[in-house]
Amino acid sequence: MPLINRLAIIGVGLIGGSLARILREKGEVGEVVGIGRGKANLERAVELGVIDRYAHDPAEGVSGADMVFLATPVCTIADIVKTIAPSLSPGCIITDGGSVKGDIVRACEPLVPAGCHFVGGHPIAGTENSGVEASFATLYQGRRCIITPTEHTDRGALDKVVRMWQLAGSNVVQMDVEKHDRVVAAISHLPHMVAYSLVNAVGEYDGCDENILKYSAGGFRDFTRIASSDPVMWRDIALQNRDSILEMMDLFADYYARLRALVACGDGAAIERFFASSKEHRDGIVNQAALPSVKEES
Ligand SMILES: NC(=O)c1ccc[n+]([C@@H]2O[C@H](COP(=O)([O-])OP(=O)(O)OC[C@H]3O[C@@H](n4cnc5c(N)ncnc54)[C@H](O)[C@@H]3O)[C@@H](O)[C@H]2O)c1
Ligand SMILES: O=C(O)C(=O)C[C@]1(C(=O)O)C=C[C@@H](O)C=C1
Repeated sequence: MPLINRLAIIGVGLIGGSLARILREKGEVGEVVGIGRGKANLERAVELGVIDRYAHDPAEGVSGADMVFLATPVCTIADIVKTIAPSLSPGCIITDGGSVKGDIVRACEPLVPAGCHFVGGHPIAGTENSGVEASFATLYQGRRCIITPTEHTDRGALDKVVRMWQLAGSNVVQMDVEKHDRVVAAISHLPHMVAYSLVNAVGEYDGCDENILKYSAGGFRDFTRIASSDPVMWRDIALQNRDSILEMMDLFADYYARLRALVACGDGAAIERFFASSKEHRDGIVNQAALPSVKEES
């Protein structure tokens, strides 16, 4: 018997489409209903075999679903939960893949009717590409997924959401929403803020009488891949995780100013120490041991 009988996915893009693909491939879902606004993307999702059918009306689409997965930009999620709440079937679990958790979990938990359950989640996996065409079944393989239960979370619903992500290949970690938002501000949101700024700074630099981006090689391309990510998704993340992002941008500005001062005064030994310490941290992530399959953190 599959884990999920009818899965409704609201927002059939990279994240929603990839989850549907892997659960279907594993035979862990009976039927997948896609819900979204754009007809072309949803028709393409049917053609690709990612969903069985689709609806434009979220209330109609979630009818009869035992699991609803929200994978739209973070600022839309609470409003969608408010819209679908009256149409949820008894026992339905609503979960999401949004990149920020505090606002979403605080807003959505009270919106869900008695007998239904909300569980916040965030797969730490993605690419700079969007839409169902960009989705693929192995996206979550070996990657972390953070689940953010609260004191109100139903244990059975939590177990089912954890199981769903394990079946998708993820290493599931549990964390409170505040810690989640600070962790991702550091390891995901700050790098995006830096990459977007770097590309604008270099792309708009006019000191060489030509657009110098055409000379970009491995270093610039590797560093800035994520600046090709969807501006709407990242606008919403910047708005919703404002405080934690500002804290990390300020921390980064301190380190950047420190390096600038070392370069300005030509202190070679100190510059080398700065780079050596960074190399040590970075080599540590690249060489890190295989992730444990299930880990609980609070
Ligand atoms: N892209 C990543 O790397 C990544 C990783 C982890 C989590 N996330 C989170 O997952 C969510 C989805 O991101 P994605 O990369 O799959 O985006 P995407 O653009 O590939 O897919 C989102 C889909 O939602 C649809 N949509 C937007 N607003 C809608 C609304 N109000 N109602 C119904 N459908 C709507 C879009 O048309 C699109 O089809 C976001 O919350 C994002 O923060 C993204
Ligand atoms: O690899 C990428 O392109 C990503 O941006 C994925 C990434 C990340 O920063 O690592 C981006 C946003 C998410 O919420 C989770 C993962």
